[in-house]
Amino acid sequence: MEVEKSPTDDVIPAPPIMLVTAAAMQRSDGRWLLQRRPANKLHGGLWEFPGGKVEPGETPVGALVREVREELGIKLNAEQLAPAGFATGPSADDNHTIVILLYSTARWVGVPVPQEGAAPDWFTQPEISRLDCPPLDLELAGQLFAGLPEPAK
Ligand SMILES: Nc1nc2c([nH]c(=O)n2[C@@H]2O[C@H](COP(=O)(O)OP(=O)(O)OP(=O)(O)O)[C@@H](O)[C@H]2O)c(=O)[nH]1
Repeated sequence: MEVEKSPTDDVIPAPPIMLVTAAAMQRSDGRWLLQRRPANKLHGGLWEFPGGKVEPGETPVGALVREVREELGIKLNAEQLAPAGFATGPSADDNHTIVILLYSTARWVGVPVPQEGAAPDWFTQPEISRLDCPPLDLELAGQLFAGLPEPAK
């Protein structure tokens, strides 16, 4: 018997996947750390969760610990990172399909000292909703806050 083919059965060619990890770090006063991308980079001037690409041979958590140390001089604890969301979409340059994994944590060692030109700052949840963010970080923030209680007024 011939099974009727639906249009969604065809494999849609997509650019190769780039796996990226990001950290939602919440300080004891409830504020979250975001960093502003340098003006000369893709998404220059936009606010993103710290993190970066997973390199060959790394786990997502291993890459996140490395990236946050390289970008901000902060030591995350791999055991204290909880999955908090993911987002996917075409990269800004259209060369990749980005898959970005968000982990949340409230435990780390150090204070953020920018090492690579990005500018970190701490924000409340309502402040984050008014920031200009890259599209996938916007989606991640939505997922992160959807699972959390409303902030106190
Ligand atoms: N966080 C985030 N990254 C995105 C989005 N869209 C998109 O193409 N990217 C790309 O995903 C990659 C994230 O990796 P990264 O943070 O290590 O990249 P980077 O440009 O800071 O450093 P690099 O110099 O190593 O390329 C960047 O190439 C970034 O441009 C998005 O919506 N959010």
